[in-house]
Amino acid sequence: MTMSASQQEAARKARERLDGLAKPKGSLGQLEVLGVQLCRAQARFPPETDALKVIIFAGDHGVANPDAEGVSPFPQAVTQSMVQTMVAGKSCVTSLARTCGVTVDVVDVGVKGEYALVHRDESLVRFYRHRVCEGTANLAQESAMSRPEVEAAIKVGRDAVDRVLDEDGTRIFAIGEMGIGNTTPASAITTRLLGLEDPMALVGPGTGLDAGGVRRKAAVVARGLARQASLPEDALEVLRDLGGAEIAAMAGAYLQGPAREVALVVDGFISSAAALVAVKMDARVASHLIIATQSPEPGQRFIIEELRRIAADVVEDASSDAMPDPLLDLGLRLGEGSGAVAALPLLKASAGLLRDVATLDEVLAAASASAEADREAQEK
Ligand SMILES: O=C(O)c1ccc[n+]([C@@H]2O[C@H](COP(=O)([O-])O)[C@@H](O)[C@H]2O)c1
Ligand SMILES: Cc1cc2nc[nH]c2cc1C
Repeated sequence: MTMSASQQEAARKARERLDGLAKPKGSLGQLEVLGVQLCRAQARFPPETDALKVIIFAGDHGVANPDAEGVSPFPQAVTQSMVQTMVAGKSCVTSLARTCGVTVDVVDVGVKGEYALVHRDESLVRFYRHRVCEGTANLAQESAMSRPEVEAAIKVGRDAVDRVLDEDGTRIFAIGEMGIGNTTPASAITTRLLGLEDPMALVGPGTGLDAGGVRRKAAVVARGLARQASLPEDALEVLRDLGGAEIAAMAGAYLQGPAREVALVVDGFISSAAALVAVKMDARVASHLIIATQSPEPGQRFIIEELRRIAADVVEDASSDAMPDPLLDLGLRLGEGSGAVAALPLLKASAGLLRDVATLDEVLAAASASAEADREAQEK
């Protein structure tokens, strides 16, 4: 499966323009690859960068229930407290969004329990309740979701992108998540979809487990995988059985890339696991993705390798132009879409370069005119 002709044309124009700018060829490094991917993702040259949105999907996980498996150092109720904090405009992601000129949609797609909300700035944050479940079931013991639940969660993600594009014309989306315990399903999905043998290779500390906690979490993932081994190796089935509502909604948001011609900025590890699901469901999605940040969570490297391999296939370009490297390597491991938001000014910067910079021909012509003028002045 390949990308569309209009994507190919936009990427070609961007590369041609970058190669002709007043600079040595390739001297803007990954900012050039980013500019090409932005045009390719939007199937537009120049790209549209006026409206920026972060959508944060929130959900809870049976594997993190208070009496369940001890996979996170934090209590499950933090998921709903952080949703409240985001809606109040007091979270890390809302601070970054305010600074970077990004508006925020928070979507409860599967949080457990009821909570009150206090909106402080509706021009910054909007909240949507589209619950498909009250937290998932414990993936170590049974399927996390039913087929109707996972399908409904994917639709929540798809609809969220549609709504924002149709209302605001936004073509750049940072996608993020909030869900205590969700590094466990993300690790399980990744291990299964990449066909890895041992979850220990990619399970990490998440919000801060110690070495013993990481081993316990890997054993929980292994139990889920053992239960899952008899099910078909189909990305949607893997997502249903081992995933979470917010992971499914993120996958749904990424799946809108090809139909809606939008750029989708992937945050950290959990977001990358959702991107892997989406790309396994529709390889063309890879030509719409920009990975914002390198997470210290060890599993993300495996995912990025696979996404890059698929992207090179889809864009039919074996060069490193097929997908930019993760834009930031700052040790970010918060989630909430925070890394994706922090990277958005770089997307604007790459678009500005495509728009504003003189061509090398103009600069060289001016240089030779000035040299000629000097010569004439000396001859007089
Ligand atoms: O994005 C990442 O790379 C990342 C890495 C570790 C933790 N997180 C966030 O922390 C929560 C999951 O961590 P845990 O330890 O509860 O599984 C969830 O709310 C994520 O947003 C996010
Ligand atoms: C406080 C807190 C904020 C978060 N944001 C994303 N995941 C999180 C996990 C915790 C624990």
